[in-house]
Amino acid sequence: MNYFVTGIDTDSGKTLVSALLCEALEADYWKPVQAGLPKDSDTVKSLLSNKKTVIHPEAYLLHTPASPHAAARIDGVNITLEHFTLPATDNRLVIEGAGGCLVPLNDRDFVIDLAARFRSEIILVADLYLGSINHTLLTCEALAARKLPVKGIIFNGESNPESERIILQHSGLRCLLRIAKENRIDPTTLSKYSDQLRSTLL
Ligand SMILES: Nc1ncnc2c1ncn2[C@@H]1O[C@H](COP(=O)(O)OP(=O)(O)OP(=O)(O)O)[C@@H](O)[C@H]1O
Ligand SMILES: C[C@H](N)[C@H](N)CCCCCC(=O)O
Ligand SMILES: [Mg+2]
Repeated sequence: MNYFVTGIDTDSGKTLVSALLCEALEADYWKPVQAGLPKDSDTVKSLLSNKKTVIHPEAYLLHTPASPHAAARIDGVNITLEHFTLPATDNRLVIEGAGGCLVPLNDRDFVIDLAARFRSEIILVADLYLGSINHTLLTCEALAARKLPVKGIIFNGESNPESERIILQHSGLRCLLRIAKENRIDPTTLSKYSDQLRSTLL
């Protein structure tokens, strides 16, 4: 089973969580669609300490930091679901989406359609800004409507226990990890959380 990391919005912390999962499980990493720089693949590489993780090349590397459908149009590229094939590996694979789950790849398909294509289990990253309860529960509804399996939620950043409580109550999902708002995101920060995440997932 591979994991597909989605978030309630762009900048929710998917790259941080993907790196944590890779470190915790010594899993491979793949960002199928990268729009703009820096590449999340490079960020993940800079955060990992383990020697086993392989970082697989993006299927689409687009120049503009924008929604993939728009970034692709600017580059004169047509994104198709059929073009995406899982990287060949015997290792576990962590796949990172782009933005939130209903971010368009083209005029028909969404980022979250990749999770169905790859038969992934979803890990949902939620950061608890004002407005995030609504964004998180809408995301949960979109995942449930597609009957996608969700492993659980990771809460990232400023803590908000009441938001967490009500999100977990309504979604029925499990909290896999809480990541505090950190002063630095570096390999030391990662090692603080990876043991905890490993024991939750195994
Ligand atoms: N818990 C945290 N503490 C401090 N900074 C954080 C935390 N989580 C994320 N960040 C920072 O917030 C920014 C956005 O996080 P990240 O790149 O992981 O988002 P993302 O969901 O992957 O965005 P994208 O949609 O572009 O892939 C980064 O600069 C990251 O280092
Ligand atoms: C460029 C950015 N960092 C992400 N890769 C893509 C975010 C797309 C968001 C689209 C939207 O929901 O309006
Ligand atoms: Mg990212």
